[in-house]
Amino acid sequence: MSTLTRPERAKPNILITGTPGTGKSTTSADIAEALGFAHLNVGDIVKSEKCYESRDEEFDAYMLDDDKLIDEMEPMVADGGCVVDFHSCEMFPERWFDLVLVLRASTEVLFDRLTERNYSEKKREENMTAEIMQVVAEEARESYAEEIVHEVQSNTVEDMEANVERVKQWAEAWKANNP
Ligand SMILES: Nc1ncnc2c1ncn2[C@@H]1O[C@H](COP(=O)(O)OP(=O)(O)O)[C@@H](O)[C@H]1O
Repeated sequence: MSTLTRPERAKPNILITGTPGTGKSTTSADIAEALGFAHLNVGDIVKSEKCYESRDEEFDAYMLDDDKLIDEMEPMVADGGCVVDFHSCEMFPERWFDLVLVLRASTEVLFDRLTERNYSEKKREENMTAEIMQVVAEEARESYAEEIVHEVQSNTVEDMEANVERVKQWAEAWKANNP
């Protein structure tokens, strides 16, 4: 049990995390629209605000400058009302989030989505292995209080609709408990 006291905010912040291709951007956009929240795509912020130290060409990935990223994002999340979407979650301050949703996808589904995305075979294999090994789910469980971390399937459109509905209901309950 965590003893963390989260700051009082008028609205909650929600983190949507998972392996690339599990549906974070699509699900986050739907949740943000349903709740009238801001969708913060962290990958976009990393690029636009240059929150990286270098770029790994081999893996087509950025080596993050965590401190710069946190400084950039702090004012954005301060008042709540944000759906933050990123494939990693351990670098964010724990106090930022009231709910952490970890999206999961089956190997077959992820293979098709990453192939569709024209990922190199190497990058596709790396991400599929990470999903099978539950890397992001583990990271979320190690970084946040267990009662706020929820792992959900994101294989089908029905899954996605159910996940959006679930977060909507959670946000209503949050509001009722934080008048
Ligand atoms: N639950 C789902 N059911 C069906 N298709 C999905 C689902 N989630 C995502 N997709 C599709 O899979 C692809 C990758 O989704 P995206 O949201 O970009 O993933 P991520 O942001 O995690 O990389 C997109 O084409 C999206 O439309």
